Amino acid sequence: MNNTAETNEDKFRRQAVSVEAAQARVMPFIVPSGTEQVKLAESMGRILAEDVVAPHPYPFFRRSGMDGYAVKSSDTEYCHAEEPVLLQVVDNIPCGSLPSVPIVPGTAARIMTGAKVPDEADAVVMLEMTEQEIQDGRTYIKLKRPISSGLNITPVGFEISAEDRLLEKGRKLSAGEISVLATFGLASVPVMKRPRVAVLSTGSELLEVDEPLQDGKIRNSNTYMLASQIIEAGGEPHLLEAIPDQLDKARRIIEQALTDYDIVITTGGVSVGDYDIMADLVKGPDVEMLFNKVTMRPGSVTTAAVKNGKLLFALSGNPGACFVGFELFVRPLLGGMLGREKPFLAEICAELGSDYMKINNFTRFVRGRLDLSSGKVIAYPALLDESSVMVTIKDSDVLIVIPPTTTGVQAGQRVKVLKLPGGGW
Ligand SMILES: Nc1nc2c(c(=O)[nH]1)N[C@H]1C(S)=C(S)[C@@H](COP(=O)(O)OP(=O)(O)OC[C@H]3O[C@@H](n4cnc5c(N)ncnc54)[C@H](O)[C@@H]3O)O[C@H]1N2
Ligand code: MOO
Ligand SMILES: [Mg+2]
Repeated sequence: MNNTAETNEDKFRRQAVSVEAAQARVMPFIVPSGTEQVKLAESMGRILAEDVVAPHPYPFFRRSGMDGYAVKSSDTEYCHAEEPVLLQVVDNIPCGSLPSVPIVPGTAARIMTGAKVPDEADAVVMLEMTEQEIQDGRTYIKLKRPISSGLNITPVGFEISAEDRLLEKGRKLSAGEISVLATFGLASVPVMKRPRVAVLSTGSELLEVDEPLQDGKIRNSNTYMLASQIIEAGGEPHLLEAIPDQLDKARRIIEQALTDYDIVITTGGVSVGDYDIMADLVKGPDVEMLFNKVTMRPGSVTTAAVKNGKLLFALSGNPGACFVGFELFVRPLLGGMLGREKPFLAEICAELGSDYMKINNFTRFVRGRLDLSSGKVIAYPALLDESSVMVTIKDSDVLIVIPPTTTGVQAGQRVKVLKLPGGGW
């Protein structure tokens, strides 16, 4: 125990700042995380470090959209069921091969989907619309309907022209982006380095996840929850050993972590209790405290400090508050370091699905579930949303923002919701 009357006084006398003000105090400490090359197959979820410009149009050649025959549409202009046109098949073009015989009037080339259409042809007729005939050892196709120019041909550059910007710096790579990179030959991709984030827990009640349960103790879930949030946000989590509750030892461990890692997150020990050392720890001689109370719930005790330009986030031990603290403060910092254009949780407007009658003079970030099935955007608050409740975090895809209220908010009212990236829609 390290508390004195004086430090306790300090702990109690905290100056609360708004979420926006707290975020604004964090964001100036964004340092770009640097870049590296990774193999395309390993680029999923990474953040692109440079704009990617198309080195060539796509498709690169006029491409057949069907298995059929490449023809000159002018040859079919006057044909009909009673007077079909016969075209001699002079070439066979499988996918990946090039046309080898020019198409002159009265001829056609058998062609497969994805193959290059001969320059002289301007349409492809599907196999099903043709009848084959052999005359004097020559193969012909019979067409009974005029074919319009351009039919079943994808023109050069239909999707992308040369020099088009394909992907912008700061974009998160997922299936669609990776398909683009593969198409344009980027076997190795420039991505932002993942900021290295240390996670340290506090609290003598914590057991490792593989330890048998003991009365009065709980397993450390926050560390693993935070590690998952860090990965999702583009960082690289490093789970360090728990911090003891002796201030001097704790200070040394955290200072070392701030030297070794880009960001340090602690969980627990940040309130006013006897063993809550974080409040004192963020007030060292060379540590600048950015805030130690935020007008929000959960997570009012969320604290941040900076040492040598590196951020220490002391998040609450209560799982709900720890989760929200990460989403509101750590995620945007990580996003900024990764060059993301919009590092904050995306904001949308919704209708509140059920009454939320808790009163509060702080803004609440209530975990909830979005329902789009009625054609409207409806947000349902979780039934259990206390700061200490862990189990409903998994069921939530949004944080519903409930402004300070003395009456509660009724179902049907418009609310702002913040979309959680892990959410299921
Ligand atoms: N007298 C007051 N007491 C409390 C206040 C207050 O203003 N005055 N604030 C309450 C609020 S609000 C919160 S939130 C919590 C914050 O607590 P701490 O951040 O100091 O966290 P701890 O005391 O260490 O633990 C709180 C709670 O969380 C559990 N915990 C801690 N670490 C983990 C972990 N890694 N995994 C899972 N669960 C964890 C811990 O066992 C406690 O149950 O303080 C209120 N008290
Ligand atoms: O910090 Mo506590 O989570 O406000 O409920
Ligand atoms: Mg505490």
